[in-house]
Amino acid sequence: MPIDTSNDIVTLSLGTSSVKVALKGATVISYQHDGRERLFTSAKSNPSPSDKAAVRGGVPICWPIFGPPDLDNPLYAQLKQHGFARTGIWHLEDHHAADDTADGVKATFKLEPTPEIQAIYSQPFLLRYTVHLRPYTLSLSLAVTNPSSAIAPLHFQALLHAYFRLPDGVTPPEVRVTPLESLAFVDKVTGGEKGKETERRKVVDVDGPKGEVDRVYYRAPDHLELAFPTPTASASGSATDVLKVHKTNLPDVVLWNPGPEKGATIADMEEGGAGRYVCLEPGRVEPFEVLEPGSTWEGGIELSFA
Ligand SMILES: O=P(O)(O)OC[C@H]1O[C@H](O)[C@H](O)[C@@H](O)[C@@H]1O
Repeated sequence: MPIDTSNDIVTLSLGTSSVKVALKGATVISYQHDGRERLFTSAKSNPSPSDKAAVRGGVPICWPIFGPPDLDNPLYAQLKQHGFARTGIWHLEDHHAADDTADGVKATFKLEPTPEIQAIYSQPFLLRYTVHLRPYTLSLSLAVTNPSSAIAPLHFQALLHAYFRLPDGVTPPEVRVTPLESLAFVDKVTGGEKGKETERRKVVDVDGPKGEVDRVYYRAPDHLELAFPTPTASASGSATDVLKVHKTNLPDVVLWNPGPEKGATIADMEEGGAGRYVCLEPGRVEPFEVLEPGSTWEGGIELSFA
């Protein structure tokens, strides 16, 4: 069966690849490719709608804000960090398995205001999220519509907060990210409030004070790569696995790993979990998107491996 829906999780399968999407947050919680799991999801987090917290891992969707809310803005003041899309219960709207394997299998999820959401956020909106599994790629695409019945533009940030699992035996400081050279960034670990700095490194590693990295890079190129030394390469120093992230209409990107010490303080993080992933999070962070009534905005990522 290319599509299975059970226990509030939608599974798309294609040959040896599969992807699992929890209805809570439309969070992609697993991507199996070439016999390996490519995403990290904490064993301590619960994808069931009965648990109200966001999934710790996979690809949570941050919308309509990224980071903590601006408490001075009444539109967002009641929201939690990263907004409500990652905890809202989405519906499977449509799914399709193409006759030709190359065209893959696709599912679209939908989120509209519920009384729970309306209690904290007054704007009308419609979100659609399409997950498309093809033999060599996984595409995730978020569409935001400001209904034509709306009386005001919709102002939002949007970000796909992907937790990429490292190959066994590889640690975050060994991961190399390119090409971020010359980009303006804010470093949230060393005091981002001081303003933007410029990345001078051709190849960026995922290491910082006590292993913590939390940076927002602005106007990043649309092709990004994470290179992991393969376990055999760690010894021989030769081979790498490369994850390619192609982003569309998501101009910025966040690089995050809390490091072992801070990671151990995250309540829903499995033991040692922070050492098993790197977050690379394409998004629209700054400025907010402004969407007129009757318009739709779309942004997404495509993952592939080399
Ligand atoms: O703990 P969460 O609300 O899921 O946020 C996890 C992380 O998300 C982003 O990467 C932010 O840049 C980090 O500052 C934040 O710690």
